[in-house]
Amino acid sequence: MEVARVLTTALPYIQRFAGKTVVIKYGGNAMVDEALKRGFARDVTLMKAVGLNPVVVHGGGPQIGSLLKRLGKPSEFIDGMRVTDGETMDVVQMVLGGLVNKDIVNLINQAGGRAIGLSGKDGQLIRARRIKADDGRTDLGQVGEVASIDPAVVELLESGDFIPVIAPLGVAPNGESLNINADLVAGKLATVLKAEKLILLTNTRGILDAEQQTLTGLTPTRVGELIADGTISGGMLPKVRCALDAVASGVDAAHIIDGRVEHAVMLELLTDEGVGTLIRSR
Ligand SMILES: Nc1ncnc2c1ncn2[C@@H]1O[C@H](COP(=O)(O)OP(=O)(O)O)[C@@H](O)[C@H]1O
Ligand SMILES: CC(=O)N[C@@H](CCC(=O)OP(=O)(O)O)C(=O)O
Repeated sequence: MEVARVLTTALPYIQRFAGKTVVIKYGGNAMVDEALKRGFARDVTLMKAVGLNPVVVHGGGPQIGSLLKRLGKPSEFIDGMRVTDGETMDVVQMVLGGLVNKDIVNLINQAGGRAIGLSGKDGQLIRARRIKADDGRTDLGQVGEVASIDPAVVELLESGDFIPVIAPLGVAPNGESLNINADLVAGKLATVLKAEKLILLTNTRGILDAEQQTLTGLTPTRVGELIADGTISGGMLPKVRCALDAVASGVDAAHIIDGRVEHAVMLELLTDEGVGTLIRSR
């Protein structure tokens, strides 16, 4: 009975999203344990099996932090961005392009999907440029934003029925490697791929207000107010900024949801209630 009920509710959504691209940002904070990671991989595989085109962009901030710590190097963040000197950049590339990327690829493949891992460097997917902190002056080192995206390699993988798994690394015009916040990459990629949805998986129930209630149905104006009054801060800043950019550029909806909940992606996509915080352009 339970299966029948779930299928009846899910079917209209499966039909609605058939052939559509959904960009899922898998934050390092949502990669809590092996069981949850396997659940995430099963969800992504199932999405592909029922005809959607999932594209995974992953983070790995806590994983970078723990390797840096083992190497005796502290992590420093300004406005939610990691200050990245040359040594830190090496660790960022090892952890994002190596450990985390291959872990997710392996889990999806174990779940029966066909995943291919790549970074923004592969196929010149992400051209980047250096950015400064929000004050416009403070140097962050090898930290970038997306200058342009060439989606050819992702489209090739999608058409071959592979699931792309992307690490947020980019290259500057002078060939320098840049560390890009994964939320920013996911937002831009959703826009360029004309995705139906952008789903950001994190370690909170969504955007919370001062009473820890989950806020939803947010518009750009309301988000602006929440940033101005300090309700939204730290790691949530790049997340909402990229969500706003994406919905302003044609993505129908962005969702910030709790990756610590089992099958969070499926609950968001295939149920009437959805979960977490929904952001739309109006
Ligand atoms: N209004 C808010 N609602 C929820 N989380 C918030 C809010 N403002 C700041 N945050 C912080 O943002 C964090 C999520 O960002 P981050 O740690 O970068 O996650 P991820 O690794 O998933 O990108 C939350 O754990 C919380 O500490
Ligand atoms: C510039 C910058 O801050 N880059 C991030 C990239 C990883 C990331 O975004 O990971 P989460 O999504 O898990 O936070 C970092 O170095 O931590």
